[in-house]
Amino acid sequence: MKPALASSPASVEPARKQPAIQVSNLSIVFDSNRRQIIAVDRLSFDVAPGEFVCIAGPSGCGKSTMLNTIAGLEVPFEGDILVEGSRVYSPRPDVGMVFQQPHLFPWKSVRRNIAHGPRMLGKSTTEANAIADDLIAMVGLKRFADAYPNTLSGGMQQRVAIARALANRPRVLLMDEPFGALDAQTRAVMQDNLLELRDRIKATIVFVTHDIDEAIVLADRVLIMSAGPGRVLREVAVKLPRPRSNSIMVEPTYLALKKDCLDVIRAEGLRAFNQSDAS
Ligand SMILES: Nc1ncnc2c1ncn2[C@@H]1O[C@H](COP(=O)(O)OP(=O)(O)OP(=O)(O)O)[C@@H](O)[C@H]1O
Repeated sequence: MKPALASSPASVEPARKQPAIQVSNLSIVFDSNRRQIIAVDRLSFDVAPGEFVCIAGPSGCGKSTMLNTIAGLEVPFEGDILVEGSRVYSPRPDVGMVFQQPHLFPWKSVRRNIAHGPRMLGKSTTEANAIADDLIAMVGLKRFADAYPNTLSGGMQQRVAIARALANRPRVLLMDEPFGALDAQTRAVMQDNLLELRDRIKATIVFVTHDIDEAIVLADRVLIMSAGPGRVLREVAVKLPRPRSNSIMVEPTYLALKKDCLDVIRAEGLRAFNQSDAS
C-alpha cells in the first residue's frame, strides 16, 4: 500500500482569491414600444477584491444599465452577477452607488444626508452621526456639516454623495460618471480626492466614465466596451505607480497607455459608424 501523502499537489497550490464582483454572460433586455432593446449582450468580467476598474465606452453601450444591475436596481434577462460570492437580487448595504447627479435629500443637512443609511440599518442617531462626522472629515467638509445641499457647490454636493454611499461601509462602490457634471478644475480635484479616499476605504470600485484620462489616472484596469449592445472589447492594465495624482498625465508611459486606449475607441467608433451607415 502506498504511504499517504502529507499534502496532494492540488492542496499546495495557492488558493485563488474569490473575485469581489463576477459578471457572467450578462444580458439585459428592455421592452420599449413593442420592440426589444438589448442593452447588454453576454457581458462577462471579474473584478478582484480592492481593485479599481474603470469602464469606458460609447454612449448607449449599456454602462449604466450594467452598473445598475450590479447594484440590484435592474434585473438580468440572462446570466448572473455575484458580489462577494452571493447573487444580487436587489440593492444591498454592502454595495454603494454614486450617480452623475448627487440626488441628496434637500431638506436634510449634510450630516443627516450621510447618516441616513446607517439610521435605516438601525443605528442610533448618535452612532449614525459619528459615522457621518468621520466621513465628513474624510471628504473635507467639516465646516459644512450643518449646511443644506442648496448652499453647496456641485463638487461639494458630489463629495456628500460619495460620503453617503460610504456610510454603510460598502465592500463595493459603484460610480456612474460621478464627476461628469463638474467643471474641469473641480473634476481634477475630485479625482485626487477619490484616490486618497480609496487608499483609506479599501473598497472595490467600478467607475464608469467617458473620459479616458480620468479612467487611466484612477484605474488599475480599464475595460473598453464596444458600441451597443456592450461587450468588453479590450482590457488595459494600468501599472502606473501609486500613490497617483493627475499630474502623471504628462508621463511617457501614461501617454502610451492613452494612445492604446484611444486607438481601440477610434476603431470601434468607425466600425459602429460604418455599420449604422450601411443599415
Ligand atoms: N429603462 C429603459 N427602457 C428602455 N430602454 C432603455 C432603458 N434604459 C436604458 N435603455 C437603453 O439601453 C441602452 C443602454 O443604455 P445605457 O444608459 O445603459 O447606456 P450608457 O452606455 O450608460 O450610455 P451613456 O454613456 O449615454 O450614459 C440604450 O439603447 C438605452 O436607450
